[in-house]
Amino acid sequence: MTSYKNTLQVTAKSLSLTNAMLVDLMSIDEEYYRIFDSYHHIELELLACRTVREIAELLLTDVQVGFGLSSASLHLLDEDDAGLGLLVADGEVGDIPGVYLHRSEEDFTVVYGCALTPKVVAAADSLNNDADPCLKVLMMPLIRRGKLLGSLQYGLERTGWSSNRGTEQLLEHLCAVIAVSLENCISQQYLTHLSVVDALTNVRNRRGFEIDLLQQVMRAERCKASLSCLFIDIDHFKRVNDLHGHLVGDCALQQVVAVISSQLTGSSRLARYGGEEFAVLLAGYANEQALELAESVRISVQDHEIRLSGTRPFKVTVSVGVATWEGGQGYSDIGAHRTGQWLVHCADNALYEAKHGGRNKVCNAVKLEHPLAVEP
Ligand SMILES: Nc1nc2c(ncn2[C@@H]2O[C@H](COP(=O)(O)OP(=O)(O)OP(=O)(O)O)[C@@H](O)[C@H]2O)c(=O)[nH]1
Repeated sequence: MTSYKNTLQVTAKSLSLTNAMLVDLMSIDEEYYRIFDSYHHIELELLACRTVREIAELLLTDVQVGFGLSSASLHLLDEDDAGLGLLVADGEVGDIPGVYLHRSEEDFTVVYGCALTPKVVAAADSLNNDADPCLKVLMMPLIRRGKLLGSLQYGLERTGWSSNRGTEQLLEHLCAVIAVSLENCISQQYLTHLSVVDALTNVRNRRGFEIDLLQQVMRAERCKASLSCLFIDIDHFKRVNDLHGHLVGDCALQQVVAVISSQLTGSSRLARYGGEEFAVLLAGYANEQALELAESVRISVQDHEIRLSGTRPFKVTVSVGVATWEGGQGYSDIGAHRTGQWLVHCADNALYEAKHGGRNKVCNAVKLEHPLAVEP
């Protein structure tokens, strides 16, 4: 009887141990699924990002806060003048807080050693050596088609990190998804850039101008602000080509763009409207200010000597047409497109006057009736 009782006691004890183990296993499982779910959620959000900035904000803010990480930084390899390099030059990437640009792959290989895999290192041995040296840093290399794109780094609390095969696999998967998303966004933004920028002068092209025009008209209408437009055309440019050749003509176009740009403030947008004709959108400029600016553009081009090797120095002049739209007249966004066309039409008419008035001149648009004002 006693031995039966003992057996029962042993069985009960072992059952309760098994039960405790099962409860432990279930909670580990639950924790694993909770982490897995968070990773899955991040991956879906990454795939929905449309710009490098969106990716950086997600990884450096949302993920850092969500996972309670002490710091976060994204290090991108910017080796060439295409792709990411072009976005950096455009100011679309370099100024994102927490994003660092590296010109050489060596910066990464020195830190990672021979194996480009996620790993935890002392902060001093990471790419952010300004981080608290007592902390550990999780380094995640971002590789796509064998090419290193950069590295994501998270500062870990002193005790808050334990690694196992499961988390390693999740991290490797996450790195791959980040790399794919980065590559997609860089290519997408690069293509968008190419579609709105003029290859010769590197200012907005006609398509870029149309996009800006619509946005600026809507903004002016919303803010009840002025919007002025300059149409600038180089005088007798055909003679430049005929005298010096097309290559010199191309360089002259680039120099005229540089001179015009030097007269503009940050918010003004210069575009090559076509051939040797340029347009400038001046947000917030009343007509008088726009006329003043047009005059300073005209004088600075007239005074600029174009110096190129193999040809004697020469000068060109420009004719400028100015038109202004006073926003806040109650037209809906639907009218914005027509308002934009009307503004361009007025500036172009003024330019025509300047050409016919002898060139190297600034002319103001005569008051034309806005199409929406004359319609019943
Ligand atoms: N080199 C070069 N020339 C260009 C480019 N785009 C347009 N042109 C030239 O610009 C010249 C424009 O000539 P026209 O339209 O007759 O005008 P213009 O000679 O400037 O005379 P006005 O505008 O009446 O003062 C043409 O010779 C075009 O070939 C370009 O990208 N590079």
